Amino acid sequence: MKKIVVALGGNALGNNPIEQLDKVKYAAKAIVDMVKEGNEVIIAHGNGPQVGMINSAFEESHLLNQKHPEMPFPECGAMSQGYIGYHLQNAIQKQLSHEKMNQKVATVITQVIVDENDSAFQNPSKPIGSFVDLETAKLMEKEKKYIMVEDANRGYRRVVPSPKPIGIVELDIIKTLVDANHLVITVGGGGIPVIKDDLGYKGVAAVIDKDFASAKLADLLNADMLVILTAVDKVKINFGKVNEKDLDALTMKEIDMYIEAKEFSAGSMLPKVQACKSFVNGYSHRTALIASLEKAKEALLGQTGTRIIGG
Ligand SMILES: Nc1ncnc2c1ncn2[C@@H]1O[C@H](COP(=O)(O)OP(=O)(O)O)[C@@H](O)[C@H]1O
Ligand SMILES: NC(=O)OP(=O)(O)O
Repeated sequence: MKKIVVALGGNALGNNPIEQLDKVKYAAKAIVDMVKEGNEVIIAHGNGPQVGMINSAFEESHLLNQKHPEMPFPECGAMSQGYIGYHLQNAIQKQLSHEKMNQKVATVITQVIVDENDSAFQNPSKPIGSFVDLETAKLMEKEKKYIMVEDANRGYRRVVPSPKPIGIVELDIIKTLVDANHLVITVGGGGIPVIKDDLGYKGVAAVIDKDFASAKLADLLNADMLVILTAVDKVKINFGKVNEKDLDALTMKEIDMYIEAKEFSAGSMLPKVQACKSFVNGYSHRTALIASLEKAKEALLGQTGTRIIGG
């Protein structure tokens, strides 16, 4: 039996509730297949498109009618955890019933501790919300004061601060549920970013990268495997160019070399590769895998995906 943290990409979950309801079925099937194989599975997910959508919906509604409240980022993150967690736990529960398995599944609204002095607060880098063209991006910069960047050849997106995860407030609860053989959905959207205050924690305006939060979770749970499921089958070099090449595996040295050569786009593939490296580096029993949500089963069988092995 392996302990596997599975991280589902926010972009791999579709752009709206209808698309997401469809995509979670693939995720549920992939997750339940892993459980059926006898693995202990802990589920994490992204929220980039979703947290951006929630935040701008409140912002636009407030602009139209000042009586409608603006919604702070930590609260938007919490809403995205609830909304995505609901879809996932509903789909996983159905798949478990279909397979006549009696495990239970629940979402833990999770706070993730960050450093209030993290330089990321001065350097927004996390793409969120939908993709727009250059003209719309310029308009959004002017009218909404957003910072917009080009995101992996897919268009322009708003970026917000993305501090690194340091700890998970609800870790003991997650461990208890996992030890009791329950399926747990946690660190959604990288977790709600919080810093310490007098009595506990308070939320801060940021979006943690779920790849880093999932690697932190996998490390703290001493998992055997971190599986990052996204929209591409494999990590590539020369991404988007005519000489694009799929990578079946990546060593620690190759990761450093390709990062130096800027092969992985910031805010998309770069954090995934860095998160995998941080999880496996120095641990011979740990493996990380980057693969597509649709081909998760084949990837676990070694037929596709990019494997990152430490040691
Ligand atoms: N070197 C690369 N290899 C493969 N995909 C890459 C690379 N660089 C950037 N990408 C892009 O990164 C995307 C995955 O990142 P992202 O969309 O942020 O994932 P998610 O939301 O699923 O976590 C891929 O779909 C692809 O468009
Ligand atoms: N929070 C986060 O990393 O979301 P994505 O996976 O959607 O980028």
